[in-house]
Amino acid sequence: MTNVPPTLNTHETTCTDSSESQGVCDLDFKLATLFSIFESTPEEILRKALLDADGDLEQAIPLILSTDSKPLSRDSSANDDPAISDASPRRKKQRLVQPRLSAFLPSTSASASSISTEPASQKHKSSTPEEPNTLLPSLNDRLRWKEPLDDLPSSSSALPTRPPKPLVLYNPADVEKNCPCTLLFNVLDKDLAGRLLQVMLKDSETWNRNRWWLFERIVESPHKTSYFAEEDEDLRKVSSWTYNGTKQDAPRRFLPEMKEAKLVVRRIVNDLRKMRTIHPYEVQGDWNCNVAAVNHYAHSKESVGWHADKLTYLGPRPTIASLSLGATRFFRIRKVVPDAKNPDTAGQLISIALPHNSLCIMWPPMQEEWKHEIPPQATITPHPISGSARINITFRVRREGFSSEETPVCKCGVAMVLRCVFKNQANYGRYFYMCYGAGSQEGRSCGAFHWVDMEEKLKLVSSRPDDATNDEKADKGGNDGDGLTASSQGLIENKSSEIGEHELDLADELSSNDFENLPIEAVSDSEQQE
Ligand SMILES: O=C(O)CCC(=O)C(=O)O
Ligand SMILES: [Fe+2]
Repeated sequence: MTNVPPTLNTHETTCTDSSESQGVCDLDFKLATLFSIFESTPEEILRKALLDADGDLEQAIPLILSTDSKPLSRDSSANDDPAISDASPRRKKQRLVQPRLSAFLPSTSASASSISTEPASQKHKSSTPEEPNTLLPSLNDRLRWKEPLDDLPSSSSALPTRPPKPLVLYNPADVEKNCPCTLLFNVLDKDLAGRLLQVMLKDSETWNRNRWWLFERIVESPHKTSYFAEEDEDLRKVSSWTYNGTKQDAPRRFLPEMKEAKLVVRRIVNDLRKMRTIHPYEVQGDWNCNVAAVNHYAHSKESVGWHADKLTYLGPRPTIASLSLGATRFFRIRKVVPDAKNPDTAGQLISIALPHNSLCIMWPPMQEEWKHEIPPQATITPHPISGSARINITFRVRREGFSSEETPVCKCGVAMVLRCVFKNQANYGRYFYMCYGAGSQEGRSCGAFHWVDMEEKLKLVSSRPDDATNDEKADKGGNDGDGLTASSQGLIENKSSEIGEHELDLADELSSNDFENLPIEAVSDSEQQE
């Protein structure tokens, strides 16, 4: 495939082939990537670093860090770093891949009271054996701790010296209070939970690690994953899904135990939805979780990096119900949209302990406004069946109107990715498709970009003839719309002339999605999910 250069601020959706525009586009794309990492660093600094690094993104990052870490860096003597061992594989990997970055890290002084400090109001009961200080910090956390500073008024006297204290939550009431999640314990019958864990452990022997492009090399996720679908139609649809622009492994059919679990999860979620306000962009009516992305973490060091689950095949405002089996792991989340009402919590890390047979329901707009990860841990308490392994099943709805046939393809020949703007007032809540090439195609992108009129799209989906296959059609009358891309239905507004105007929105959006951590951590643990 030829390298089609990207653009993020021209009045065209894609670049031409002229060498002049190639250079400009390439620079724009690299700048946008840097914006995604260093959101508040002035463009001149990013531009200069890129120039100094001869356009090499990887080289530019440490240069920027050395420039902007001084005013923004946190007190490295502060004792809120968790105990990270120098011998940890994660650190070793970071050194191997990004040796220059380590020079810019705050020193890591292990302290028992480090990450676990939480406000008195967040008192938790120690219902799980792992102490919070067993969490390892990610490099990005350290960098990201700049966020609260970035979001606050510019008067330097108003800048706090410390980020908000991380929260570690162990009980449903605290979870409900602090994030758009519901945590439930003992959701499946004990026997079913055990059987499900056993069959999934067996099945996971054949699952694979996701791979994607990062700076012209392929990197691999530090855990195994697979995709399951319930019915023939779901299987057919999911089989054409792409992952980072690459076709996924064939989906598997729900195992009998998964079907049993699905019924329980579906009922719980639907019952809770009755008490919630359902946004017009969400699945209306029955939430029928017909597909599941599954994960296997063999031991405490396996992980998944910061990401939000991609909206491309889930549609806007998805609800995802995440069932944990086996060893308890911490699920770490953080809001990426500044909360005007609670500026003190900007960038706050929240860790939620997910024990065996617990269900963590991520409600909308969690995927639009938050990120999540499973960080490596220093220790883990073995589970009687799985030892240090954990299985995670994320039940999702394969939604009508968002099949791969309906996902536009850009010049790279790759399915575009659906994203949402949430950091920019003017375009807040608007969805768009963009080229996903940077995560595939040897790290290159054509820069294609289209706004989506989501209201119009959903209206058209719901007014389709009644030949849909899942329960959503019962409530919405949706169908699959085979063979018609959203663009061919005129659902996508191509407002290329606005792209230049909103260049920063796009950079913000990049930062709000999976690109955010790639240049820094992906080799060791970042992940991109579809
Ligand atoms: O293992 C978990 O709990 C999270 C997995 C996850 O984020 C995902 O599959 O998208
Ligand atoms: Fe996820």
